[in-house]
Amino acid sequence: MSAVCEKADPLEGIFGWPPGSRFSDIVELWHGHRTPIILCALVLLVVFRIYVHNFEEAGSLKKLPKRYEKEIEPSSANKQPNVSSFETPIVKPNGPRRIKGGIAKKPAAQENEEPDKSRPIKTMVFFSSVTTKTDKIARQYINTLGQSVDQLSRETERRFLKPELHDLSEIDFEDFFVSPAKTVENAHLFYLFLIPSYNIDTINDTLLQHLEETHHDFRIDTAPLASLLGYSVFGFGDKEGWPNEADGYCFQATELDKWMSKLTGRKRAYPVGMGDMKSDHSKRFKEWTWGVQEAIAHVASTGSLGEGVPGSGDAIESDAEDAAEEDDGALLIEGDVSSGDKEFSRPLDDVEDLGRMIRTADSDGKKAPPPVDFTSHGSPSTKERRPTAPVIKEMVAKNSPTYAALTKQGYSIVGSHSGVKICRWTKSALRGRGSCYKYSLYGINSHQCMETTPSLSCSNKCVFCWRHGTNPVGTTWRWVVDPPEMIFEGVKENHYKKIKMMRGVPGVRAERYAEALRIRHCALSLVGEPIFYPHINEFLAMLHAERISSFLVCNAQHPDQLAALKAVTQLYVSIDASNKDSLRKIDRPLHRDFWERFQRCLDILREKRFRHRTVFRLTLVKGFNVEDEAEGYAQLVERGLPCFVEVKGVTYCGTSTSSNAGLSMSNVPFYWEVCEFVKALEQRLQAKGLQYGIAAEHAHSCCVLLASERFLVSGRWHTHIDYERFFELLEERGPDGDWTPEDYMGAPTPEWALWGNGGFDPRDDRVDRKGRKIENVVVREAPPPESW
Ligand SMILES: Cc1cc2nc3c(=O)[nH]c(=O)nc-3n(C[C@H](O)[C@H](O)[C@H](O)COP(=O)(O)O)c2cc1C
Ligand code: SF4
Repeated sequence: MSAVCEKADPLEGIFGWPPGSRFSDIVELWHGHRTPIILCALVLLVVFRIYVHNFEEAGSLKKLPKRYEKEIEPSSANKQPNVSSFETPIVKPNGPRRIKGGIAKKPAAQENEEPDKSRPIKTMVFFSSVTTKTDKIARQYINTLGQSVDQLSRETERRFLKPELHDLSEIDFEDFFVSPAKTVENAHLFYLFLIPSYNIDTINDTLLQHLEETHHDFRIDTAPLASLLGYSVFGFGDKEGWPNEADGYCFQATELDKWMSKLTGRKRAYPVGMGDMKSDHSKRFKEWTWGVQEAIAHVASTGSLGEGVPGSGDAIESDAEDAAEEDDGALLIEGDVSSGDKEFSRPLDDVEDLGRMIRTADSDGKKAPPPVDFTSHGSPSTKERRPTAPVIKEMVAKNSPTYAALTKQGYSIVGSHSGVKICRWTKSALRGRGSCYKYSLYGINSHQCMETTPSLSCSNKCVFCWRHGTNPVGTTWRWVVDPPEMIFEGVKENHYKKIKMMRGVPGVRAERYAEALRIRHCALSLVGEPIFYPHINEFLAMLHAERISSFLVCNAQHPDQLAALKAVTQLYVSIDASNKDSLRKIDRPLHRDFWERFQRCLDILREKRFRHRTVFRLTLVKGFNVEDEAEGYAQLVERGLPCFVEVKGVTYCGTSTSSNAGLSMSNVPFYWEVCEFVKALEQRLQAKGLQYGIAAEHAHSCCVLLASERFLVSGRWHTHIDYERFFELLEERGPDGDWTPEDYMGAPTPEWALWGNGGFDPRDDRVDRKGRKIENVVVREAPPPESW
């Protein structure tokens, strides 16, 4: 008998399976057909989802509570929104804002768009206030602003609407900062912010957080406010509690400025201003409002914020570019000029090259004096003796490669032979990142200094010159001479234009920017030889008439012009070597009697030492003019008896021209090497009974100042200049005036600038390329050999 017991399926009969069908059969069926079954189920699901979506689109999404929405305080519950305007309020559609998707992009094309001048302009002023001080200032300001835009309406073609005032604690940020606010008149908007800083939680934090989130929101363009005409921020703070920015002074204004710059695609119309509520706030605020008003006027008449502002910050902001420049003429680290524009990249080492490219230039009626021969050797070339009428050419004609090369390097060419360029230190000082050594040594504010030359041409081809590959050279002035008035007006105009381009650069301080709009100093040392220009004295007189001081650097090759030079605030002669051989190698002079010229210049300087503040400028190039030359330099000092000896390490420019001249980084001395040299020179001077001492330094520029003890008064160095006194003396006694440098000696050299203290501007912070603060470490002694 079969003992097989058939086990009944437990699911038999359940779920309506026919009796007799077994569970294992179904499992088998599933295993056999699971792929098509899953696919069918998925298709059904997708069809169902599409169906539901199409029929329910009109339904509203749920609005999530905003994190920054403030709880309405009982006192302000019934307050009306704080909008000072006669404009009809915009009726907002109900429901949440729909954010357009899309990849975030920069508003690059915007700048080229033709501004729509038919749209009116409206300024919106946003403020926050806890203890009501900013509130009061904002309310006063909105009235003044209203009057000034009314005036602008009359003066320009643009229509201005009455400005609006918004208390940040009473508005919905989404209406203003996710995209520009909407107005019934479709106005073009300008945003201004007045905010006090608080290190406690206030509406400022909410706003800043909102701006940051908007910027990072992947659904929104990174610059959703780019269609604003511009913006600017003014911060109020308290210097007593927060003495400087590093301690948090006005930190929220800076932060707000940063986010607004990102959201608007760099439409900073004016630098962020800051005022200490307990001291200078009204002065600073007034300066800022003037600047803002100018920016609004500019935008009204031109439709844009001007060169250098929206979206064009890269070149100016780049710290790499900053590093690519050095100060006034010594040497620069810079890209090879010859890279890129091949057509214009050929270096111009010779005046003959110029002859080939210069066009005739007497057509515009410029005065063309007979060529002046500066050299005592050689006779006019056969070409010049030809009976044909001489054609006076332009030194740097607009269509020449020299012009193209110089403008590419950032020069503005004025007329046909003058240039102006905003120097690295001017930019740095505008951003509170330190001034040049002339601030430490002589009290020159870099942001008020114009660097220019009335002659781009020079009679040397120094190995370390950062421009000799592109600037013209020659021993005689054989070009059209531009009138000094034209040069003076032209260089000022171009300098200011370049300063104004800094308006939109992050970190520019409103206070310094306002000061920079008044040139106080002129460094005639850019490139070329300023006393080569036949009307240099007239040009100097124009500077002085506007109370602009003059620091003139010449190359000790034009004794007659040096002798005829009238008063300058400080007169430099470059002393690039201590002996004839070394000078020939380093300066590569075009004059055959260069050494005699050089020595005559020293004698002239000696004669002038009781009229001018005379300075020897030594540029140390390792391997060329340092080793064993201290004694030679001491002899030159003995001959010229300058008031000061400025010693500076060369900076490598890395151009093909400098490497062709045999220069490399190994020629750049370390600061301690400069210091060793200066100490050796001081000893030699003292050994000769010359009374000089090491007075001051600016380690950042590798620069040390030796001064005659004429400037050591009661044991204290007085290297700074009393500029106002200099102008008074000039006005009283004329440019040939009978006065001595001691008559306009300034206050004692500040403690921080004295030798041994580094010379860093205590008002500013040094930063690296990424804007991080750098500690000021100075190495004045040779490190132990093992660390070399
Ligand atoms: C609690 C508190 C925190 C502050 N924090 C800062 C700060 O971090 N930085 C700063 O520059 N000022 C700070 N201040 C100063 C205010 O910004 C300054 O007094 C301002 O004028 C106040 O403007 P208001 O009256 O419009 O609120 C603070 C003031 C207070 C009372
Ligand atoms: S002297 Fe003037 S131009 Fe020269 S580096 Fe200093 S700030 Fe610039």
